[in-house]
Amino acid sequence: MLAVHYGAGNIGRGFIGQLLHQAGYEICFVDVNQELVEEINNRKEYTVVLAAEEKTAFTVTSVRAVNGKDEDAVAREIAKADLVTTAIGPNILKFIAPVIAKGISLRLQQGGEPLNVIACENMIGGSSALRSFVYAALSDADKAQADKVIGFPDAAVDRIVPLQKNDDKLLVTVEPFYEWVVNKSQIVGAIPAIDGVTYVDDLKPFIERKLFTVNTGHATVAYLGYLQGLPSIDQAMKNPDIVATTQKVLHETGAVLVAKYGFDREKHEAYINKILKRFTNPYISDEVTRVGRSPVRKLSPADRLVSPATQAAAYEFEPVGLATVIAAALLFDYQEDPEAVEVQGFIRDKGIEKAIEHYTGVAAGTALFSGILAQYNQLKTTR
Ligand SMILES: NC(=O)C1=CN([C@@H]2O[C@H](COP(=O)(O)OP(=O)(O)OC[C@H]3O[C@@H](n4cnc5c(N)ncnc54)[C@H](O)[C@@H]3O)[C@@H](O)[C@H]2O)C=CC1
Ligand SMILES: O=P(O)(O)OC[C@H]1O[C@](O)(CO)[C@@H](O)[C@@H]1O
Repeated sequence: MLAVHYGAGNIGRGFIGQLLHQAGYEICFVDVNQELVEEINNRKEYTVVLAAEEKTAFTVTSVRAVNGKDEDAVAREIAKADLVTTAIGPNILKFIAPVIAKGISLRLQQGGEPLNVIACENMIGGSSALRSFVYAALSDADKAQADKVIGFPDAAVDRIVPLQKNDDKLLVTVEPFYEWVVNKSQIVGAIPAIDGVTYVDDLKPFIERKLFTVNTGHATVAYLGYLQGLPSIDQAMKNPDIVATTQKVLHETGAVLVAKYGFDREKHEAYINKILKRFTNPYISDEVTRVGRSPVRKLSPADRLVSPATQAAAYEFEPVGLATVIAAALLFDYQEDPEAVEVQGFIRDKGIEKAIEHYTGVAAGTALFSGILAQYNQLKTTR
């Protein structure tokens, strides 16, 4: 069995690659980092180490790689693959879609065996978004055929894999915990047998629970930690005020999730506590600037901060904690993050009120807007 995986980075090698290998797949990574591509092709295997006291190591074998710029080579791999996955970042999906479309066209010409394409990104509806980009590049005839044989099942993926510099360029250290949930109803053909993947009929509760707990909580620690000048998530988790605000935020998102999906309150509380514990893992040093990266994306209406905050209004409570994190994200002025630079430039030129409307979509005059503005002005004075 052949899996083509887009993005041979930390999560690609350290999570998706490991599980696909254990399920018996040969993996062809697609990446634009030529050094990485060559290293994978030279060694054909790499090591995954668990960030825990025992430092358990796994060897992932039968791997090779192609450069994403070699579109014909990628298309040929996709044409014969049994599964395609991605972990490259939500903003990159539109750029890889034309090549995936090329691979699908070739596959259809060669008989059109069923294929599933799973975007393993931190976003709601990642595979569906990828599908719409791919379809924009397919002919009408190919679209009609693809409807029958190409599936784009949405997924939720959870494993913390920080930025890292190892002497061994392929080695990747990952937290022991992982969760990979895939929407079964969107799969075409046989369900891929991958140990560690949970198939569900309705992904929405799982992706919202994950995004609005792990990622909302992580972003909270990152943005508040950044404002305090703390370098990493584990350092920030030593600050009682940051922990208290993160707990408050996760109780707000938890109230939305419990009311919306009927999750058991006590089990959800245990889920929150488990996640907070993951953030304190002493064997992982995760930079606040990585976790807070891309604030334009993270402040957008459907993402981890604004979506639960606007949903809270439907349940008639004021999300003061979430307003604080949104404000902190608007103060994230890390110069090496192009999106942070953009937000700060916008605030400088047009003012914070316009920025709140522009980036979060929260309308002026609403309680949430006033809450964000008040928190912004308050946090700004503490800087
Ligand atoms: N790091 C994590 O803990 C988690 C990450 N994810 C998802 O995975 C994504 C990637 O995260 P990481 O692996 O940490 O990032 P990374 O930066 O380590 O890996 C991304 C890889 O994609 C490659 N890439 C970029 N543009 C490309 C293109 N056009 N074609 C082919 N390859 C391309 C890069 O060269 C890099 O090797 C995230 O944006 C997120 O959506 C999901 C869950 C956990
Ligand atoms: O990858 P993103 O969406 O920029 O956000 C970083 C988040 O992703 C993760 O890497 C994994 O879920 C978390 O560590 C963090 O919350």
